[in-house]
Amino acid sequence: MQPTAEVNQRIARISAHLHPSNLQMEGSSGLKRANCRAKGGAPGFKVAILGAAGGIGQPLAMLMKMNPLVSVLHLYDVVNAPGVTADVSHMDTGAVVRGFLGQPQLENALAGMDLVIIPAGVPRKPGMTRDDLFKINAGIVKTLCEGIAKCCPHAIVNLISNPVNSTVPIAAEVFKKAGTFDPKRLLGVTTLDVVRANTFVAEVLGVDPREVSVPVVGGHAGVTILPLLSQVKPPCSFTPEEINILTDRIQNGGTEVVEAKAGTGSATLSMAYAAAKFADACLRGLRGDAGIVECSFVTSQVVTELPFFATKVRLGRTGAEEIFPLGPLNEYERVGLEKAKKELAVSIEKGTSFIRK
Ligand SMILES: NC(=O)C1=CN([C@@H]2O[C@H](COP(=O)(O)OP(=O)(O)OC[C@H]3O[C@@H](n4cnc5c(N)ncnc54)[C@H](O)[C@@H]3O)[C@@H](O)[C@H]2O)C=CC1
Ligand SMILES: O=C([O-])CC(=O)C(=O)O
Repeated sequence: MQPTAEVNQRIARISAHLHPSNLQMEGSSGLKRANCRAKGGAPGFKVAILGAAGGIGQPLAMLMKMNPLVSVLHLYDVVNAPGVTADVSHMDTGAVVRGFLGQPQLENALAGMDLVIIPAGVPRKPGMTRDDLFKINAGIVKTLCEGIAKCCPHAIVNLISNPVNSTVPIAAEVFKKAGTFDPKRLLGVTTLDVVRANTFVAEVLGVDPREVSVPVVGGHAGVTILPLLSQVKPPCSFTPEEINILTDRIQNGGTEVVEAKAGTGSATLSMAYAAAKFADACLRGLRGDAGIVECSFVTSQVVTELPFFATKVRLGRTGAEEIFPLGPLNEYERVGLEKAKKELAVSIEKGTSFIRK
């Protein structure tokens, strides 16, 4: 039997996928987007991950490919983007996956995106603070945010790269310089602190962590991570010893992982989970769902006199549409807040002046 023209076309399409150079990579000569039946036309949001081949980026790419709210997923990195793109693109979920490798492809990776998630940058090794990452990560975040300002100035930005207490101010200054700054759309990701707090508190209470909600405010480093254990839901109480142990473990959860990984990196899997959870909340907000509240490090002088602070925010169609006050604090938390503000002020200033000077 003679194959029909349509069958020949199908064979050609499948064969095109079989050659490694024909991945859906930007600039690849083989399978062009036009040849592909899936064009990303399904309803949903366009999401880019910058740093997609890294320890966080890879599992995060997988989790975002599984998110039904995502119709197009762009995976950008300066290394290994083709491999991660090939791998993730084989998952039989709705999102169309495209890969982008290296700085010349950054603009195409960003064009038209609704949400940009940034886990690009170096992680800690034992003995380092998050601030020790500033030297390298500040420049990376600056370059990526310049791209965002140019190519998708209205995108929501989820910034993961450390030190978050300084990289978010860096991003804000880049956007201000470009005239695109919208404080509602710039969100530092502190969800892992909340995820850890929920887990550790649930362990102490002997309940399912999914039933626990702990607000964590301030910032994302050491004493700037301030769990509000007096506001845990469902309401509960702790002994002073439990409060000390829980606060210390939540503030040093990152270091616990860095030390356990013994030089091979910092939290990646729990972070990808946390980032995917936060990104999903942002997408549901963009869709117009009501009552979406998450903690995030945002531009805000509502809560304290500092220009940035992590607190509960309501996510909506335009990003962080409402910033909630801290609520009543006990004496232990008031002392913690003063310590947090002191360190935060220095980290924020460091980020801001990196761009201004
Ligand atoms: N906000 C938070 O709660 C957390 C933040 N982090 C931070 O996330 C960052 C990434 O951590 P990992 O994924 O473990 O590191 P990693 O080293 O495994 O991956 C980082 C990726 O970024 C890429 N990259 C480097 N420069 C780039 C550039 N200019 N453009 C695009 N991609 C670039 C690298 O090629 C690499 O694939 C670190 O700064 C880490 O401290 C980590 C855990 C939690
Ligand atoms: O501790 C680190 O370097 C990574 C991080 O931010 C975290 O795990 O919370």
